[in-house]
Amino acid sequence: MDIKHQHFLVTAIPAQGHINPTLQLAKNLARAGAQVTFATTVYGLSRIKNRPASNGLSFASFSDGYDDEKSMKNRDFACFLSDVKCFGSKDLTKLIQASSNEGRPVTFAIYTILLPWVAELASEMNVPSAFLVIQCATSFALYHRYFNSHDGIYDGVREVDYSSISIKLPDLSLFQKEDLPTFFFPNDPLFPSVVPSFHEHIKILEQESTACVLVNTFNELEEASIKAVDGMNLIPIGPLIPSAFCDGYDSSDKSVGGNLFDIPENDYLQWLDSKPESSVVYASFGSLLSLKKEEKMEILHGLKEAGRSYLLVLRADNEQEEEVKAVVENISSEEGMIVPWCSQMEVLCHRSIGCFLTHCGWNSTLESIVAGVPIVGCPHFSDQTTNAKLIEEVWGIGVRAKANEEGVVERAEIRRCLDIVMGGGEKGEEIRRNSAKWSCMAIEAVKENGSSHNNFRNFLQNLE
Ligand SMILES: O=c1ccn([C@@H]2O[C@H](COP(=O)(O)OP(=O)(O)O[C@H]3O[C@H](CO)[C@@H](O)[C@H](O)[C@H]3O)[C@@H](O)[C@H]2O)c(=O)[nH]1
Repeated sequence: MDIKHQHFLVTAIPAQGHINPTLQLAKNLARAGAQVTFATTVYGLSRIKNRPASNGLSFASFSDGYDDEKSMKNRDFACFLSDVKCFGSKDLTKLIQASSNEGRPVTFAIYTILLPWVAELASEMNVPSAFLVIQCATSFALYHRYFNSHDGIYDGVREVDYSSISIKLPDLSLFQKEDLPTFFFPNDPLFPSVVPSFHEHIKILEQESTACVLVNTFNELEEASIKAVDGMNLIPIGPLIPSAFCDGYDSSDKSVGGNLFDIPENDYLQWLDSKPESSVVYASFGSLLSLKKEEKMEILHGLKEAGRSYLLVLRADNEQEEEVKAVVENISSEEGMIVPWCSQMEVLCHRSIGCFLTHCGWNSTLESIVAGVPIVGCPHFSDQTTNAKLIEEVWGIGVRAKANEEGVVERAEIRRCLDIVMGGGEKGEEIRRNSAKWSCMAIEAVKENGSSHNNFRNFLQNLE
């Protein structure tokens, strides 16, 4: 079918780390000439202030039962997932029917993690679908092994001894307990809600003869893990990042356009302009994590003691404690700058940035790889632990900070890691060389004839 007649329905839950890669894929599909409807929850869509205006791209929403600020907050996550399925499936069914009635039928559905029911709904309506993995291929390969119906760890019924779990993937060193996604373990508060949903994903994909799984990664970065998932067609099509920072197709495309947070007026980019090359630490911990007071204090003191300039994101949705406020108020503009949110890709690509102190969310990791910025990783939950291992051991683009028994990375450790990554020692030089190498490879992958570019083109050509 001619691409002009393809109509993609692309869906994500309203979390920044889900919206960003999914919406960027929607933009890339529209750029290729397809019609695309990007859909998230009613409340999620209402929060997006800077929607991109691409030809062929339109927006729609589905209810999650609340449709206001209570949408994600004040609701148990398991409840949210079940509500979004119950209300969302009715709305998406109506949307698909209405599109048919209007003469622009949905021809393909793309859904991300935590929305496995979209695949079932699409199949019932004879619409083919693909799962978009918005975490790394290694994480997906680990989930695939965890749920493996023959010799996996979890089947929802069997008793499991979680104390000694480790997973070996071909050509990669052993993933010990501390390297596996935290959701694998019942002590993670999201285990009861997230694990059944991920399990559902794998079961649905395994039922299909050649399940189509798009992954926000590139082949050169994760070849072994991509090959490790048998029985599924894993198609790496990333990095899914605004065009201006990778393929260069559209130099004005500097933002995904799906911000759930307000970007402040104060000009942090101008502040960065005043700093020498590779001298500033950018510190940010994604869109979900609520740092404890102790963690914030250690980060603030660690950054100060490291003696380097820093730009730190402390989100406005996390109320700052008096003790934290007192430290923040005393930071001189020479020393550092605190913002509630920023345009992260623009920051990472600024010539003054020399290191990213991050929680290792997959988007942040991939964005840092594209920008060639070395990483100090402070993983907290979900796939962040797996990403931190890959950053340090496999790609050699950073170090993983060690947390104390309370799970807090202390100031001395932050300083030690920043000194390694930004200092003049051999290890730092090697990390910076590797970061530059992986940045070139990431950009090559999405350019004309690069591996991800070709995969994306073939995926479109193979659609009926
Ligand atoms: O000031 C900021 C801070 C963040 N971002 C963006 O927000 C996104 C954050 O995504 P990510 O780094 O993946 O972190 P989370 O928001 O924490 O993402 C959740 O979802 C990801 C995808 O499933 C997982 O990899 C993470 O572990 C999980 O915490 C990135 O695109 C950033 O560029 C900004 O634009 N400005």
